[in-house]
Amino acid sequence: MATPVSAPADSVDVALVQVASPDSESRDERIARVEALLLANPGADVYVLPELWSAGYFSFDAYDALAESLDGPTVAMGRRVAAALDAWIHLGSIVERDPSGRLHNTAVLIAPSGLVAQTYRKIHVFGYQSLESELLTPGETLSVVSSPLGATGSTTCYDLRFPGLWQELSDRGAEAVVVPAAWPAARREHWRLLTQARAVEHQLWVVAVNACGVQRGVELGGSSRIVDPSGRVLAECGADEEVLRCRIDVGLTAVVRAEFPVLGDRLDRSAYPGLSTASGEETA
Ligand SMILES: NC(=O)CCC(=O)C(=O)O
Repeated sequence: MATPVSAPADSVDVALVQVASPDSESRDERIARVEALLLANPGADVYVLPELWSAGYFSFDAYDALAESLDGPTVAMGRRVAAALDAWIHLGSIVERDPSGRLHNTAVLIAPSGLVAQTYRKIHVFGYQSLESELLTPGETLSVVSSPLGATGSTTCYDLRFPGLWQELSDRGAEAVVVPAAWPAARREHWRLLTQARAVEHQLWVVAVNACGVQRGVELGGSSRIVDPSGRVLAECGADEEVLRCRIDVGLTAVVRAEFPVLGDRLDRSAYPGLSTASGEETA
């Protein structure tokens, strides 16, 4: 009889919940559909959803009407499901209306108790063929919290292009970064390149979940993925809706960093402005 192979103690079952936000579906219909989808896929430790999936990222004309507080219908669903599945739910992000009335693109991580463990307001709001930067107020703070993924940071979509933000998360001890996204198919290769680059640069897990399908004529890229701390892609979704499960060994971050200690060679930030220019002269 074969000896059963048990998963390592720090092995975590992650579910990439890649969903579409078709224009024909209302926000409330979508929340109900995604709730049923999550409940039909029990057993993972952590579930991750895309950016603004309930409102639909490209439904700019509906942001104001669909904006919600952290007590709103999307987060309420996430809290119910987290408790029902006894799992962590990274809810992707919502259009959040803050108490002063401003709107934000806010990522929300919910613990199995149903309590909100982390929020992150997207710092780099997107303005290329997008009204997000006109409609939403950028966030100003980062956070790293403890979750089954280890010390966990959250960034959202376009933030992938800004290594300084990732550097800050890495400096704060992040071992895994979750990236909900609504990244168009037109730039799918950038998505692939940047998710791997950020993992390699900071030797951490990247759990990146994109939207799929078509929204307001824009085709989303799917290809949600998990990249390990040495840049290997462990799992990647296709172009359509799917729940993809992948077991990851969160202890690998420490192993990779110990074996190839790049992060220890990083110079203090103050060292860089003083470096001489190519001509050997200091800039004014
Ligand atoms: N939702 C986004 O932030 C889209 C970002 C994107 O498409 C890109 O950086 O390219």
